[in-house]
Amino acid sequence: MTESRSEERQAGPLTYRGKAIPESTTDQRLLDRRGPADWVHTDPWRVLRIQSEFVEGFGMLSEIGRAVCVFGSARIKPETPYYELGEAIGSRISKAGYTVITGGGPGLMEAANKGANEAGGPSVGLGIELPFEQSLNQYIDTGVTFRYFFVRKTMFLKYSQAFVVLPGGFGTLDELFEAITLVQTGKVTRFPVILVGTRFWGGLVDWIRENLLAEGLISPHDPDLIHLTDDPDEVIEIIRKAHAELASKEESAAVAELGEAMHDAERA
Ligand SMILES: C/C(=C\CNc1ncnc2c1ncn2[C@@H]1O[C@H](COP(=O)(O)O)[C@@H](O)[C@H]1O)CO
Repeated sequence: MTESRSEERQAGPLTYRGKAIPESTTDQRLLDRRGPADWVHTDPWRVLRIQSEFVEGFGMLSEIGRAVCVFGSARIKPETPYYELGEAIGSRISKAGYTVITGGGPGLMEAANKGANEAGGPSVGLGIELPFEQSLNQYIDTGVTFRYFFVRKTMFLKYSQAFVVLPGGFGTLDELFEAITLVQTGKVTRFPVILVGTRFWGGLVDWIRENLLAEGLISPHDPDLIHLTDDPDEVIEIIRKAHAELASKEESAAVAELGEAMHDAERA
């Protein structure tokens, strides 16, 4: 990143200003093994800070109810077609009864939070400490700023039931592929991954089929894990359908379990 050093930095619950702003971020100090030795020697203690970040996140998010994460570029400006699409998506998700969760930053994260906020629904931002000025966008009503990317990623996954991915760069691709990998490996079972923007994402989806699938690097049904649309209403349809199917599977499993328990009781 080439952004200049800022006048303010948020790190978890802390705000640093002016000369108090540390030279590096918490993530950098954890991950940079070539850093000064004193940081390396504090790693065992760092575990406690990581633990506290999980505790803070779990505490804050455990009551948000059904939620959908919206990911997308931090760089897209208001009053552009993708920003307006982000607002429409945030609004529809909110009207469908889901909390909107984003990365809390500018661009398409802000657009989705704005749509949710203006629709009167809960609008959550999970921000991240970055090496340049960054505050949660103004359309968030519940927000937390994390020090560690991996803790924040756990929160996105643990507290949402669908991922909606708008156009974006490396950050968005990272979030998209992490989600798909977790769905593919059965680590998360409950949610659809929906790409919004056929012109933007179409090439990637074709590439996945023509290369990953053709070379046998993914299973034949894996491309179906990704939905692709331009239509905010279809986004909601996909989410509703996936959740209805899941509810019916869970209901069948519960009925089967009850049947087995009754059978066992009769035999006893
Ligand atoms: C680059 C700028 C701001 C960066 N601010 C961010 N704030 C919160 N979350 C972010 C930020 N940048 C990336 N993310 C995460 O990655 C996704 C967007 O990354 P992309 O590379 O822009 O696609 C997003 O979903 C966030 O979770 C400009 O001011």
